[in-house]
Amino acid sequence: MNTMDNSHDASGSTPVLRLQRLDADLPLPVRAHPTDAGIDLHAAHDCNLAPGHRMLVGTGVAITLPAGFVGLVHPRSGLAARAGLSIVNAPGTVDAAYRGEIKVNLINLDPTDTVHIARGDRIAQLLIQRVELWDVAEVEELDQTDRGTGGHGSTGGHARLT
Ligand SMILES: O=c1ccn([C@H]2C[C@H](O)[C@@H](COP(=O)(O)OP(=O)(O)OP(=O)(O)O)O2)c(=O)[nH]1
Ligand SMILES: [Mg+2]
Repeated sequence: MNTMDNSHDASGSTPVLRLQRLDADLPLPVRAHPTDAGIDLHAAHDCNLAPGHRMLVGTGVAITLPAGFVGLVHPRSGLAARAGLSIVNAPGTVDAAYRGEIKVNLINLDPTDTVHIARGDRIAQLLIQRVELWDVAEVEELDQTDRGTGGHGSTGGHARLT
């Protein structure tokens, strides 16, 4: 495989993510099932997260994406349900031109229990999506719409606060 060619495979076959392992002893990130959306990312080191605490955890991998694509670092629902583990900036944005190690800003949202992460644990999942790159043009006025400036619950039906 030509490691310099980072173009998206337009032939109709599954695109290939060019991924560099910065830590050869960690497992290669893969999809748990062939059609899963996310590629599971592993923790590069142990960490203990007390309730409410957060930590930037390396994954030991770097990737190359062509322009027009983005990597999104999503939490894993099992860890969220079982341990209250999430990601501070979910989903994290991995820019196409970023060549550094992908890191995950984990946070323990459980009110009472510490979360123990071991090196090699699957802590997050990477989704790759197309993204449109828009230029910005400043205007004096915006077009009129029915919604106008109404937002943040303007249509009602939201939960009551106690
Ligand atoms: O969960 C994440 C989010 C980001 N990144 C890396 C890749 C991304 O391309 C870079 C910058 O991310 P972002 O643009 O979200 O952060 P920023 O605070 O705007 O930093 P910068 O000024 O470097 O753009 O950090 C990660 O490794 N993991
Ligand atoms: Mg940025």
